[in-house]
Amino acid sequence: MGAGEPERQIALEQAVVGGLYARLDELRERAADSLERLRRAPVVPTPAGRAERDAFDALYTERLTTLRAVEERLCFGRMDMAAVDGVSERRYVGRLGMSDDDQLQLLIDWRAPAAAAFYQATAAAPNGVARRRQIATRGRSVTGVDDEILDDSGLDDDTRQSVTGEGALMSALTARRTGQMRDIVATLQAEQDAIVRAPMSGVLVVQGGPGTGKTVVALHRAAYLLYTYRERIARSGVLVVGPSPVFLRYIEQVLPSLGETGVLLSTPGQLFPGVDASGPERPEVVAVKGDLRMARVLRNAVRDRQLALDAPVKLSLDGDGLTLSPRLVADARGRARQTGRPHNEARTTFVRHVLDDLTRQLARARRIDPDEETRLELQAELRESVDVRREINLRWMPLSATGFLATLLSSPTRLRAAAAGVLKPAEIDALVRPPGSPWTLADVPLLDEVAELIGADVTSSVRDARAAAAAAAERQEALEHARRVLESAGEAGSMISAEQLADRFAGSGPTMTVAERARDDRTWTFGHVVLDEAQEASPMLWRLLARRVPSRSMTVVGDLAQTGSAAGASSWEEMLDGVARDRWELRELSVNYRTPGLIIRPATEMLRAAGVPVRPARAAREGEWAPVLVAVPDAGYAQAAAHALRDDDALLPGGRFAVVTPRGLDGSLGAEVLAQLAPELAERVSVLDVDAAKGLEYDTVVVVEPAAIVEGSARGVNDLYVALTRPTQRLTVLHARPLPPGLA
Ligand SMILES: Nc1ncnc2c1ncn2[C@@H]1O[C@H](COP(=O)(O)OP(=O)(O)OP(=O)(O)O)[C@@H](O)[C@H]1O
Repeated sequence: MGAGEPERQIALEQAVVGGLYARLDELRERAADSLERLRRAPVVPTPAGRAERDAFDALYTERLTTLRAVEERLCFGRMDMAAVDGVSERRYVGRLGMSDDDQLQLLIDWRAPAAAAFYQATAAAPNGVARRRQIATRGRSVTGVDDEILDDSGLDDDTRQSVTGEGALMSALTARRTGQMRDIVATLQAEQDAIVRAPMSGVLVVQGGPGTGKTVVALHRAAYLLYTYRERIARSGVLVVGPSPVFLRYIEQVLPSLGETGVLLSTPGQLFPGVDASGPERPEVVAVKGDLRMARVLRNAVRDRQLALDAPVKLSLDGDGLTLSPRLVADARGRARQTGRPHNEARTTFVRHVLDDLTRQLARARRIDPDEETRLELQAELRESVDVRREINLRWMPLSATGFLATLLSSPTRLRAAAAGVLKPAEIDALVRPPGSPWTLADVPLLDEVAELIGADVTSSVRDARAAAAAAAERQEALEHARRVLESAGEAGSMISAEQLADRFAGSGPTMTVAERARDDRTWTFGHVVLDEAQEASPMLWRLLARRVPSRSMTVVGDLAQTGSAAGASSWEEMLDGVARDRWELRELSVNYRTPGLIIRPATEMLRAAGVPVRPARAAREGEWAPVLVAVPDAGYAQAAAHALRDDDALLPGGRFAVVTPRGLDGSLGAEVLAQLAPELAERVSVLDVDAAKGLEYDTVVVVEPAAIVEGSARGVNDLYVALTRPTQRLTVLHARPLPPGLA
């Protein structure tokens, strides 16, 4: 580009981008108008008339929300296609697709097939793209353009040398963090894009070192899948599982900003409806509870609640003597178990068999030969007898998952009975805990397993079945209606699927999203599941997740070198063969976009020195600051941390900073550190322990006492690696004790 050329190009793009915003305004106005007209118009006062009005209302509201969500960076790229017959076409790529009134495409949605070349094209394989241009905007103003020539035949040397594609990426990487993850649609890299657009079926495992974009890529993939396979997955929704509530808050803006709402965000502790597990747990207990052998222990434990009878029990009903014999109970139990149904459902068979026998006994005692009606009367009498009910319940009690597990874990006798020959005695002892203990993360997959073994409460399941049949018929009607509405809605109709629309006027209303309904329903099955920090998932958690997505359409991202949980993975094969044998595929991400080279190298060295096999990480940039290692006198951490944070703030004014401490120290140290800082700075500082730091990032990070972090657990070096790789700019390490090898 000659002097003045960038300005000319910016002006040129400003004209185009200005036109796109004008179109956006126009579309917003139309949608708002349609909505207003609709709301003013008289409603045909029939259920169908009201349903139709509600459907259109939902449609225009959704359209308006989407159009409003793309105000920032509406358009971020341009492709100049290689000339065909002397004509070169320009295509603009943005966060939303737009056409003019003649259906001429003005802007291509980043998820559309036509946009793939924008991310995939390289000089070696230009994919029909001659030039790729990144367009930087602030508000509605174009602030820069950045070109990459992919097919340079016909360009002079001057032009060739003056272009680079790095600008947009570099400015994104060095930008100050805001505490919220941002979408990266403008700078998605080719290896990342290939993951985003991979086919939906099977389990896609993305292994990558820290900062390689696993999280952000997985979220873009969810948005892509919802866009591309809307009819198939919009109604069932997508479940995104992330390590902690803080992490979920960090990523929650990314998906709506990509335009998706059919997504449920959850921590592993929230996967069992009604329980929010956060109690502490010792690593050795985590390891046992996460082990697959627990599935057998729980199966045994549930069977142990289906009791045999040692000696006959005499029952009396209004003076008539009946006998519950060991033989009768054994028979009934055998039949109930043979059904193969869960405990609560099989109980129906048990009860029926016992009652049939007792009814015969009662008839004999009263010397009657009952017809059907009398038989039912006798049976009703038996059902109402407190004695009979108690004896039946003693043998085969209806159970609830939470009640059952709480009792089991606080009963050494029950545990020993269920786990003998399955777990080692020391493992069994480790599981025992006092009654009333809070639920822990490791309990959640066990609760889910138990819920499967126990089944639904039968009285309600009969009711549910009837309600479900009625609902299915209603649904079919609603769907057909939705299709008719969409056909007549024209362009606005492409924003929402018939399934979603049917949901809207099925009475669930615009506020009850797929995500909200999925959250409360343990048996909900999702169209796709994204699991972040997957290395932490125990085999028992995998079983839970597999139930949530029978199709096994999953995106699983993680880093084996960051495994902190005692029940976590050290090999993907081991983890996935049990869940999706032959139906999983491994992809790798290789470039660290977060941590500068100056920081990632010593972190990797530390890991290798500790004997953890790890690939040398490639950093997208070198960074400006080498890690600062500060020896502090005993327990002077707080003062040293406050000092480091003030330095950081001077270098990176207005930044977001973190202090990462050994497990359990964040509370006390946090209070001390924050008390020493000016309120304005303290507001921008997070103090967290290594567990809570998973998946997060900050402009600068102060790591407190590496030796203590390493000692904190069997996988302490992995924890330290996580801590060291959180900063995007600068790292300070405070230590009173010797530093681990590799880091010094
Ligand atoms: N193509 C890209 N363009 C701009 N920023 C990117 C790109 N890829 C990744 N990033 C940024 O790099 C940072 C790290 O990404 P992310 O948190 O997804 O990594 P991760 O692999 O999940 O890391 P970790 O395993 O350490 O949690 C984020 O700020 C993300 O926005």
